[in-house]
Amino acid sequence: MMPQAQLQTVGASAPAVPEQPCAGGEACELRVDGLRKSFGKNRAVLQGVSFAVHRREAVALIGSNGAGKSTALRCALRLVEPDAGSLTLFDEDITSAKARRLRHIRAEVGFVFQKHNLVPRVSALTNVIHGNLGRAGGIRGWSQAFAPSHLRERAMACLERVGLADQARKRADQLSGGQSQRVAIARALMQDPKMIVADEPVASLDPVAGQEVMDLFHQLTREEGITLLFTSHNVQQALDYSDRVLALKQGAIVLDQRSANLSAADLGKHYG
Ligand SMILES: Nc1ncnc2c1ncn2[C@@H]1O[C@H](COP(=O)(O)OP(=O)(O)OP(=O)(O)O)[C@@H](O)[C@H]1O
Repeated sequence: MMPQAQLQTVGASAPAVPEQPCAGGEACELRVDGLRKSFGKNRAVLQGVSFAVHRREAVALIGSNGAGKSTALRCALRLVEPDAGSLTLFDEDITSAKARRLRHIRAEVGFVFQKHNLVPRVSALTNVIHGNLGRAGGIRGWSQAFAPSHLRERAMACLERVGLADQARKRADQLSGGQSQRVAIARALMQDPKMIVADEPVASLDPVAGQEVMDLFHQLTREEGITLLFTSHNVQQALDYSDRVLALKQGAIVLDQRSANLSAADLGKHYG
């Protein structure tokens, strides 16, 4: 279990984001207030979503299929533009930040998705080196085969951190699902992120590989102080690997509580 951060419990119904500073005096890495999003003429997917993720905290976002979890993550970081709401990332208001500034701030967020999105025909090492592109602003003057030696060394160090240094030269499409996801985490680490945002990172893995990946996240948050926001359909996993759980239902946050105060049965209700 993760060590529990000293946080204020917000209550089970219609929680509001606490006023600055974040609850318990903790600094916020991400603060989302009144987020709204609709796609075309469809029903509103997000209907005023508000939450905060505190520094060094691991937060799980749960909710049934179509509840809006992925949309909430994407809108919170403006990977998808929200229709309304205010957003603060690393103490900077990004609600209407210009693209270049937004990219700069967002470079400190590492993303890990269910589908790891590795480039299949190149090595694990090259895929990890690509993780630096966000910070470097693109491949300026070097091809992936001739990345500067300091980047290759850093990428090897990231692979070592996820236990895959011995697979560095293997092509990505020859790795197992669990290995691929760990390479995706190494790629995120290449950015030296303050926060990792992971959308169903273990949904396509078998239970053993899934636990290995979650254990790795746990290690990164506990030992390296990286903040984690992840989505999951596995309520036990959400409890075991988070300090706090948010539940989303029909585009609204219906629960925001410390994991220590919750049981799997409590969370199961949100899948009813
Ligand atoms: N780009 C898009 N265009 C149109 N509709 C979208 C788009 N992205 C998401 N939606 C719709 O928004 C709703 C919420 O989707 P979202 O993927 O955020 O839910 P989720 O909670 O992550 O679901 P799941 O657990 O199945 O991944 C769904 O009805 C989905 O069809």
